[in-house]
Amino acid sequence: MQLQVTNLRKQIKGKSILKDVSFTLEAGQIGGLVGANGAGKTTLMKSILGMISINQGTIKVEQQVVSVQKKTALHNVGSLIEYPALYPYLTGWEHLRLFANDDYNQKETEDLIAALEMESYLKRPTRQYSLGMKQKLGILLALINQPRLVILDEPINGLDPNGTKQVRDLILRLQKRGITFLISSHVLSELEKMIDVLIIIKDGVILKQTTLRRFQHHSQQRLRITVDKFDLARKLIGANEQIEISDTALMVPVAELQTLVPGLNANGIHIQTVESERDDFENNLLQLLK
Ligand SMILES: Nc1ncnc2c1ncn2[C@@H]1O[C@H](COP(=O)(O)OP(=O)(O)OP(=O)(O)O)[C@@H](O)[C@H]1O
Repeated sequence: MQLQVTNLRKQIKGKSILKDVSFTLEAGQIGGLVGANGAGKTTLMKSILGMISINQGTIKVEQQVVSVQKKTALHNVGSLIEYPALYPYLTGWEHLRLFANDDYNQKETEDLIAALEMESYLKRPTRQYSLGMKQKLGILLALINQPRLVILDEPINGLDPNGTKQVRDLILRLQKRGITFLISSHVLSELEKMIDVLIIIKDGVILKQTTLRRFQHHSQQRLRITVDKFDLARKLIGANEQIEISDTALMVPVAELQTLVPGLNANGIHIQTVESERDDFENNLLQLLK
């Protein structure tokens, strides 16, 4: 199912929390929502789910408007927002029965339980669950009614590496069936393995919506170069905004090398060391979110 958010504004107690937020996820896409603490991710997700009112803008699921008063379009939407609200004295199974619609599919549910390796503890009351077990049950509850759009706020919170992989594999498997996901996470290295579309939010503003591939492509690979006449090099390079000068080295995008090296040589400056700067997804995102 398609999710379309247009010019969404949300104020809480007079403070602008979401400022003109727009983005679209097409059916079968996994969107990663990334931003610092307090950026507005949960507020955005709650708005999409009609859990809180909005001041302006529209939210559409499969072309149908969603609001606090109008939730028909959310019929095929599953979600896990913040921590799963569980009843401590009910078992995992009892939760599943409570959340399942009349037409839920038993075979599908068994598959989900197996994918998350939850069989062993579903008979226990949730007060005995670890954080990771609660999280997995929350994810299962979000998926139990075979939603076509799933909104997950920090789904891998509290999961160990094995649990994280189980959740990732399950999400990727469901995506192949055309299910759309919007997932927020601070674990950027994990998000990178799942998403097609990256939505970066800072102080309630969408900084960027891009495909993951394009984001990675545009992130420039940089080299850390030291030279023998550093002060002279610094003076020469001064005005070139592409090159960052640290205390002892020049941080040079690969594309700049072709012009830089002859310039240095012409002034009698010699390169001493060249190292590749750590330049990964996480690093690039952190730069953007600064
Ligand atoms: N009910 C509320 N009352 C007052 N302020 C609120 C309320 N809900 C959210 N906020 C404020 O809105 C801003 C965005 O909060 P939100 O929970 O959406 O951020 P987030 O990106 O999900 O952060 P985190 O990564 O920490 O979960 C924060 O400044 C928060 O204090």
